[in-house]
Amino acid sequence: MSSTTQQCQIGLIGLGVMGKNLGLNLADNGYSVAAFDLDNDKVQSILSQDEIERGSQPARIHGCSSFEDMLGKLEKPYLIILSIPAGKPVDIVCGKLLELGLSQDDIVVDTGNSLWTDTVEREKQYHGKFTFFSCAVSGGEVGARFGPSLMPSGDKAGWARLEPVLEAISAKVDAKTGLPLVNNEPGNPVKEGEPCAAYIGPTGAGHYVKMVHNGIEYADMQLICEAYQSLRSALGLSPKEIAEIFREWNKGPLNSYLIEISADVLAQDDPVTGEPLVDKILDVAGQKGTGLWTALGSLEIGSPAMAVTASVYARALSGLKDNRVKASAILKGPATCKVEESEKEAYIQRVHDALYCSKICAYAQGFELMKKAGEIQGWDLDFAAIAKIWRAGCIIRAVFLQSITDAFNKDKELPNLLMDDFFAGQIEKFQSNWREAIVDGVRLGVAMPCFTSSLSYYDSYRSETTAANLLQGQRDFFGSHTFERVDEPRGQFYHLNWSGERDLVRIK
Ligand SMILES: NC(=O)C1=CN([C@@H]2O[C@H](COP(=O)(O)OP(=O)(O)OC[C@H]3O[C@@H](n4cnc5c(N)ncnc54)[C@H](OP(=O)(O)O)[C@@H]3O)[C@@H](O)[C@H]2O)C=CC1
Ligand SMILES: O=C(CO)[C@H](O)[C@H](O)COP(=O)(O)O
Repeated sequence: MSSTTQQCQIGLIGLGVMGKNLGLNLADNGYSVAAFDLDNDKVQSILSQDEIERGSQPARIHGCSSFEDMLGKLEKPYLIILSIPAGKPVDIVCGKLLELGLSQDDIVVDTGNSLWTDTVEREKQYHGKFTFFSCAVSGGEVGARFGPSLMPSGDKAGWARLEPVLEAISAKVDAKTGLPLVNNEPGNPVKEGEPCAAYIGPTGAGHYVKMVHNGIEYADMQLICEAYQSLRSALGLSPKEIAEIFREWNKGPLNSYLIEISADVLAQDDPVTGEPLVDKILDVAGQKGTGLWTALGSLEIGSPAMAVTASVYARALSGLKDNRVKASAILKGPATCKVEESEKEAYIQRVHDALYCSKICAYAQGFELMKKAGEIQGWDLDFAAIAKIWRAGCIIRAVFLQSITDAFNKDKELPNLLMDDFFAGQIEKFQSNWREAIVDGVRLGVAMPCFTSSLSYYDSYRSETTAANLLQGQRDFFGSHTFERVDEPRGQFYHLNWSGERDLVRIK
């Protein structure tokens, strides 16, 4: 911006891990940015980075000392992107901007991991004052810098204005192969290919989809951890040996960013002791809320996302470190906890197949959850488009997402990924190893909450009849809760007079 003539096109508030990188990404794509953070060191940090990266070009990012200063540096109508912690900070910043005179034509885009219901409320609250738009982002630091996956939703006119910006900064995939087009070189963003940014739907839809993305991310990470644990405990393999196995797996259907980084983490030595870093990292998992929200949301609407729930519980159990340490000295497992060397290759293959089948179930649950939520909320979610924008840029990016895209392209109304020919065939092919891997884990005393819950989900989902008939009988017995009959139309309820004549009464 030459200080007298040109104003910046985009205001950016919050210059932490994501904001700083989004700012540099915007700059690489030709947008001038007015950047503000409460912490002036972060403003200086993005300015210094811009100086290093832009070479002899004029400044692309302009530091701001206050909200007022930022608005003064922006062209009207304002386009302001928030990259700040979810919750109160978003309300505080929106309130402040409103005080400073935002008007109906201005857009504020929340790119944080906000709770989707908060987004819906905010849109209502600011309606008629300014456009509150949301654009959920996935991809972590590197994604934000060189191309994240973006899940925008909200006002259509807002989308029309934002579309070129969001498509420009998003990750890209090769239209023919569905593979990511990557160039992590500052100043040289990928321009060709299909953008990983698609309008998701009305307000709240984008944050809902991002929430489920993170729920799937939790499940995928937990499944990889269970594979690691199983290989480590039963075969006594070192982290580096497991890293090599994961690198091999990354050449096949499990190819994904999460497998790739898991191999890198396992191969890393601790700079302090020289021992494997993973053995020096405390086994207590953190969480910021999106996995829990997905689990709670799935329970609320009755869409079983057991892999997500199991992953959230696994993180909670990891937090019981002190108790686990005490229990480990008291509670005994099976006498045998290792497999024979001669079994090694077969065991590794079984764990691979278990990971693959469980992963299919976790994604099937996530997509089914979005389908049900979409129906309840009246969002017309396009699942092929959602799978498409997850093929690159985001944390769960994987070759596998192309098969999901294909499945929903074939059948827009597919009730569950398990019902797609390709995925049904894959599970049929690998299920015997999946079952064996779980039997191994149970026999050897290796905890596999996500593997086992995924298999139970599969076995329940494929059952024409479950034991819920007995359950309904139990409910009717103790609480006169009534039941429907298999030989009568749905919606007709009956009660058996359990404590009397045991006669059947039809309930009106
Ligand atoms: N990290 C990740 O991998 C991903 C994060 N997200 C989401 O993106 C958002 C940003 O995350 P991330 O960059 O990791 O978080 P950081 O904590 O690294 O950065 C947030 C920044 O916002 C600043 N900030 C907070 N409140 C205000 C305010 N009122 N006005 C101006 N600046 C403010 C913070 O300043 P200070 O530190 O001084 O408080 C901090 O510099 C979050 O909602 C997060 O959930 C989404 C996808 C991936
Ligand atoms: O959104 C993200 C990735 O997609 C963030 O990295 C998020 O913080 C991950 O969740 P958690 O911190 O709970 O593991």
